[in-house]
Amino acid sequence: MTMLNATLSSGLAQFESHLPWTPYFTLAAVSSLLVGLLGTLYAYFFPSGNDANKIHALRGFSAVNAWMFFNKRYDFLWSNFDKTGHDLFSFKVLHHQVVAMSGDEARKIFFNEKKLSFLEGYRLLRGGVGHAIESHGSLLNDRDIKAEEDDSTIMFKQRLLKILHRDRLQDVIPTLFSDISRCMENWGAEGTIDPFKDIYDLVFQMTVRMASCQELATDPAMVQKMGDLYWKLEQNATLVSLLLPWFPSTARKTTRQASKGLSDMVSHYVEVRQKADVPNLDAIDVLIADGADTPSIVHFVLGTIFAGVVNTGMISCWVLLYLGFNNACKQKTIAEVQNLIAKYTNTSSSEPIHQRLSTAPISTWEDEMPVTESVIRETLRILGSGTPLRRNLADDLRVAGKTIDKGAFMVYNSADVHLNERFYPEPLKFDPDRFNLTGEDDTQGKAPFLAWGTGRHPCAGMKIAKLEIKMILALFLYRYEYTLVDQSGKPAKQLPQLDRNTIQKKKPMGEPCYLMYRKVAE
Ligand code: HEM
Repeated sequence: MTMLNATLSSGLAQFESHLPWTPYFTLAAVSSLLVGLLGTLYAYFFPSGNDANKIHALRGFSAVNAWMFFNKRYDFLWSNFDKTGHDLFSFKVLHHQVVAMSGDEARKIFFNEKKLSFLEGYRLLRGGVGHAIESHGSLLNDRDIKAEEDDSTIMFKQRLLKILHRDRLQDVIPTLFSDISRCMENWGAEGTIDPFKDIYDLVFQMTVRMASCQELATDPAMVQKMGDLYWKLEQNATLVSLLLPWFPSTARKTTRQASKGLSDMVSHYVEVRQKADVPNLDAIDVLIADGADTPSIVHFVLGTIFAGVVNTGMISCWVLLYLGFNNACKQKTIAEVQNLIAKYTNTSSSEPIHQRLSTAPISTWEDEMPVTESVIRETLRILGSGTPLRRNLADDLRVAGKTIDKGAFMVYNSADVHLNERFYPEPLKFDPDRFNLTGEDDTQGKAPFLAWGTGRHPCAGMKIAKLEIKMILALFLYRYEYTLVDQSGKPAKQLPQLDRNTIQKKKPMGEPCYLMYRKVAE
């Protein structure tokens, strides 16, 4: 997906960038503009030679290319791969060189090469502003950057592992189910929901529960306030605020206010937990016990929310949409949930289903839901046209016979695999059976699959994301009958089209689509 990706990194980036407005930044602003303008004119009047040994450089105004890259990323990349006929092409974002890559060799290098920086790559979303190599006149060498990247990401991932430890997840499952059930109760016995609002709210609640503390997660007004600030940040990640973060735009102001609001809110709850008489097993307490200071805990909580909400919410919404249009597949998924209930819960109990489901061991969710697993995988595959980013820190990186300059940014769009006939015949067809995960003829189970990342940076939250999606699906499919409807409540004629160019919420294009439901079980 544009995955962690835009979300975690732009999210974290926004928290890092409380930069004061000083003459230094005015100067930086003017010089960046000048460099950008000169670069644009140079590229336009003196296009590069495009000889066979060099990476093909796009012609035209670099500002237009940069604009397309941020606003129409999918179309921009694929139209240029088609137009140029090359596996690699380059363009400029401000004064940075960006290399778009496709093909098997490029993919393997992109995900596995040690000297590609993950964190530096995502700084492209801030126009490379920050401590990028050239912005300090090469003050930082590769080893410094690598060391910093390793320390911060290793620490973040270690903490995440601790929070997402199996035992802790098993304990938190009943509370997560209560959260889902409480949100669903607000919907009533029948009605219509906008999945891209209501399911996202649900995922937001669950993520806050996982990543913070009870005092926050059980206060609906605070969770709502936090959600409002979070979406403000997401929506204000505009081209100007990402590319020119020093520019005093309204988006920048809103971003800073929302970012400060979120940090203050989480800091407050960290303080509450630091003063608590009895520690508990909530994430904030686990981090306090681990010796983490307040800023690191705030960073962790918000980082986890940014990494988790958009992707998990998006997949939960789209799974419901795809199943809404594929009845046979929906029935198979419902049957799997019913089997699970019959096998692991007390069927003669009068307890509501969410409480009964809470008693199923975590291994059930992970290992005994192959149908749901392939539905999620297929949804991820079809939606998975995100663009992971990297920065090259190596002197002599060769890809497909060409040299990538040190300091160049690199982008690889996952559709190169996920929507590629060679790996997935009829790639736009929703067909979870293509992942015949247990069969002998499991060719597509072995095709490259990048939706959870691969190589050096696989998704550290995959297990919790899958668990949350399965829990939502299980409860929704068991409790409700539903159909997809349009704005006027009439059955939707076709599955909504995915807008592959959006970096954030991946809402459908065109007419909005709703779920009309009727409760059939408690
Ligand atoms: C459906 C939900 C999710 C999807 C599809 C997803 C996808 C991805 C992908 C594709 C990457 C690799 C990006 C790259 O190579 O540039 C990644 C990395 C990562 N994800 Fe997720 N993610 C999801 C949910 C989560 C959640 C819930 C968390 C945290 C609780 C999380 C934490 C991370 C982290 C920390 C990394 C970076 C790993 C590293 O630096 O090595 N993700 N994710």
